Amino acid sequence: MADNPCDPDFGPYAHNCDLLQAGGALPGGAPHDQPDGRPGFAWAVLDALDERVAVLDSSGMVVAINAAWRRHVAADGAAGAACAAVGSDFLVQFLAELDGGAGAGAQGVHDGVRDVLAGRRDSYSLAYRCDLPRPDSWFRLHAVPVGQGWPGAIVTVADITDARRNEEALRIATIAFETTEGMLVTNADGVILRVNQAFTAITGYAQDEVTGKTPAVLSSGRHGPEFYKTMWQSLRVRGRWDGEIWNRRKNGEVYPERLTVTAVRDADQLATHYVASLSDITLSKAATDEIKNLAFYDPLTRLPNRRLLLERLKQALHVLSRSHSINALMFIDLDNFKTLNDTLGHNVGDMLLQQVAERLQACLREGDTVARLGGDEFVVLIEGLDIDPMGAATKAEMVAHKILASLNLPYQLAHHNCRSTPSIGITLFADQRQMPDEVLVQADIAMYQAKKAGRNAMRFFDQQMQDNITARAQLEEQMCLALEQDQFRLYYQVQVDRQGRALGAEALIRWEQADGGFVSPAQFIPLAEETGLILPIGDWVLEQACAQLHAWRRDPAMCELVLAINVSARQFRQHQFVEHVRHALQRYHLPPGVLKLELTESILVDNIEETIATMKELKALGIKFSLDDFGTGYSSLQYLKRLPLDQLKIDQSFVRDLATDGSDQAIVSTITGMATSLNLDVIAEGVETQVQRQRLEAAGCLHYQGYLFGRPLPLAEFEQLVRRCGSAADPST
Ligand SMILES: Nc1nc2c(ncn2[C@@H]2O[C@@H]3COP(=O)(O)O[C@H]4[C@@H](O)[C@H](n5cnc6c(=O)[nH]c(N)nc65)O[C@@H]4COP(=O)(O)O[C@H]3[C@H]2O)c(=O)[nH]1
Repeated sequence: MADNPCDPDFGPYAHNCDLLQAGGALPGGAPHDQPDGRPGFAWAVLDALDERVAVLDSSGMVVAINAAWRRHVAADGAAGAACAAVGSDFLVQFLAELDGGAGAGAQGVHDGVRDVLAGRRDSYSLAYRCDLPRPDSWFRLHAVPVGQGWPGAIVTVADITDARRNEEALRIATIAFETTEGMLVTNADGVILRVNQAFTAITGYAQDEVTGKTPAVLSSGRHGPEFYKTMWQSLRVRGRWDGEIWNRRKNGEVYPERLTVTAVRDADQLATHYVASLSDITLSKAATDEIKNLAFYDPLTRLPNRRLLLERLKQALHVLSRSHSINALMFIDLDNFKTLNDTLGHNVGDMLLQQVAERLQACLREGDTVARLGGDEFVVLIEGLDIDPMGAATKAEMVAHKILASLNLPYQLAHHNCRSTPSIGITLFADQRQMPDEVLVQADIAMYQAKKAGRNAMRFFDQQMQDNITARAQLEEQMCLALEQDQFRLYYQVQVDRQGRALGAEALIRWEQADGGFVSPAQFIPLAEETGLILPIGDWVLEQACAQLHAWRRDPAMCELVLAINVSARQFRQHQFVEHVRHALQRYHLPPGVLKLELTESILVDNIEETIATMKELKALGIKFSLDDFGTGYSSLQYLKRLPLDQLKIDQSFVRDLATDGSDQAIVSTITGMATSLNLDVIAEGVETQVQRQRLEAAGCLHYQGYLFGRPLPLAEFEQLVRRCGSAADPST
């Protein structure tokens, strides 16, 4: 037996590879090749390996290396070449390679291989890191004795970088798999291969209870085949599906789950596995549902609120582009709700609203929307009524009648038997370019028309209504600006006695717009009353009038004039009105009797006790009162007697036809007679002709106002007029 592994008879080599023996060749170069110079068969096998193989003699000298090692040498230069050079000291050179490549465990390798060579151990193995040939490469060195009495060792070095990386990835994946999310892995057929502990915690199924089954074990039965079809379709096309799903736990409980399924694909893009991650969203879903409820539903009636209604309306308008059919929106307001709420309490009011909600729902079909906007306002949205406008209107009217009838029935509210009536405004809409708010406003406008028509009624919206509303809105906006930009003026219309001498004036407001145009008070005062703007406007008039009276105090021709201003109902009823007047009088040091307030009958009859109290307070401040437009209203002696009035003002409508209409003459005589009996002064307005004046005088009316004596004039012109005609209080005239 040869003691040198270089010997051609290097039989023990076969200990490591039978093929060597079969080939009969020895590693290491020419002596071991076949006679024709080709390498031996066994050596050819070693050369085919990716692993590096070296044969060492007992002293650690390299006897032979395979092709992989030769390639390594060629690629890695000096250190590799040296360590593997046949006849070199393997350990010395290999350790140099390890050091050069920043490898680790050099001493261990040295000792380990030495032990194998010395027969002190059967094998030695070490995985080491090295930055050659690439950074962070990993190798496994394995040394075994040649054996069977032969000295020396076979050293193999395998590149395990990939294997190590895979191991690492697997380790990470294993940790990642055990997250708080439930995980489930299936094969391409959807058969469950693996689940994690979180899955078990969520579903109640342990790994062995679901392995081999499909996720259908979790099916809640709440989703139809369409749902799963869409899921699979998404997985096939996008490789992913995520969404919410209802599943069933092992204990039978159905729960909502957030699920993400991802397809794992091979190089040919074929799905090999599916990985699902799932989380139980019972709690968060309950919270979101609650938020959704609060955001979109009215808590009292559980009906959709304004937000959801507008959303549905938007949707309905969108659908119109395809359907061409006509929809209806109804605005429903309860006529006497406020009174009921105030008298019977909010609990009873709430009960009424709940019962109204139920009745409305009962009047409608399933696809219709009944919403509560707040307070006693409900809205009904009916889609797809008809394609014919007449047909749609008829159907909407029928529904509205049904609602009217139903809401008119008595309500049992706790132990109260109550009645309530609705006013319903209906708008039909078929134009998808309209905005939801616009449609709602139209129905609201129509509802107001229903209220105006006496309540417990329904009205359809029409364009004329809309135009009026738009114009009024613009006017309101301009009025605010007018206040800011000081566009209001006071004009003065003289009031005279039978000699034509000035007794005083009526201050009449004028609105001079930026472009120089005038807007009539008859146009803007009613709107100002409705919107409340009459309050700042009225304050302005009061202030101006007092300032003017103050200025006249210093002018002998004007100092005795009495100035009348118009006071609107809203202004008169405001709490601080008396205070406002008091302060104005004090601010301008006005004596009693110079400021007269013109009130209309409608102010007086409404809540007469309060009116009398307010008038009395004002009277105590030295204010005079004239009852404007007298004769057009209630004119009852009964209340006239109780009011602290100073003057009745005969409405110009009676004056106008005095010359021709006998009955008007009779009315004027009656009024003057009444005034005398009540000890009141009487003045006629709208006097335009001498004939009118004469008839008035004949009927006992001795004070006049009208174009015959002077139109409403700006201050300077008015003062000139007074100076011309003289003041009634001036003894020189
Ligand atoms: N055809 C005719 N008309 C005559 C004649 N003499 C006076 N007039 C007009 O008759 C209206 C009399 O005022 P009013 O009945 O208080 O009716 C007033 C009053 O109700 C209201 N108004 C005017 N100024 C104020 C104000 O400062 N405050 C409030 N609250 N209302 C005001 O606006 C109404 C209309 O005011 P104006 O347009 O200024 O109209 C005034 C006046 O210009 C005449 O001989 N023939």
